[in-house]
Amino acid sequence: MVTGPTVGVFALQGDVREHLHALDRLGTRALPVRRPEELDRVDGLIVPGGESSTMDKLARIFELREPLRERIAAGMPAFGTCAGMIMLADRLLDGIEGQETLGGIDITVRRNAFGRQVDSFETGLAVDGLDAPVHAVFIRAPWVEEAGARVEVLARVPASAPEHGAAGRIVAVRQGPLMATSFHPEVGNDDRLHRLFVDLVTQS
Ligand SMILES: NC(=O)CC[C@H](N)C(=O)O
Repeated sequence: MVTGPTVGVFALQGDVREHLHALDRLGTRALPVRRPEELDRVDGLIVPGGESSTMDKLARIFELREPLRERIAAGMPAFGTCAGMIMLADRLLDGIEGQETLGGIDITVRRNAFGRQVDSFETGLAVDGLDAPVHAVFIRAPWVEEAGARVEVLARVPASAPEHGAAGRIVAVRQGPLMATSFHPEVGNDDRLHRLFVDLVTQS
């Protein structure tokens, strides 16, 4: 029997299915969100990896952008991964012309920050609150260039990562009921970050 909160996944673009599967493995009721009526039915929302500029455009076209901004501002828990991190950031560097975020987390993110030579890589990553490192998959990922005082830094790129110049960059954050990672915890079978988020939703 499924009990507890309903967690939505922003489903206009991105790797929606992977997040739905992770929620399913945790026994959490999940709902793809494409319309404002669906947003009304969820207690928390995951914004997946994908392409943030497309998400921004589609959210406007489907009239989901303002309802999303309002729910986040009203304290709905949200978890953004990669493009989703960009969507939840208050400030964006290297967006396409006219691109806007939903905001919520007091961070400045740089889109496609890791450069073009090696635009994807994987590394072991220690994350605050988790007992053992996660296997973090980065795909044309953003990093957090600046974080405000209210933001808890959960992870930074280790010096051993294959990306030159990225060591020390912030790649996972939390601010109250909002979480974001530069990488894709929905890829693979390690559901610990999803568990953290579902716990946040349950507590809020
Ligand atoms: N894997 C991803 O989500 C990539 C994010 C993408 N580069 C963007 O700008 O939204």
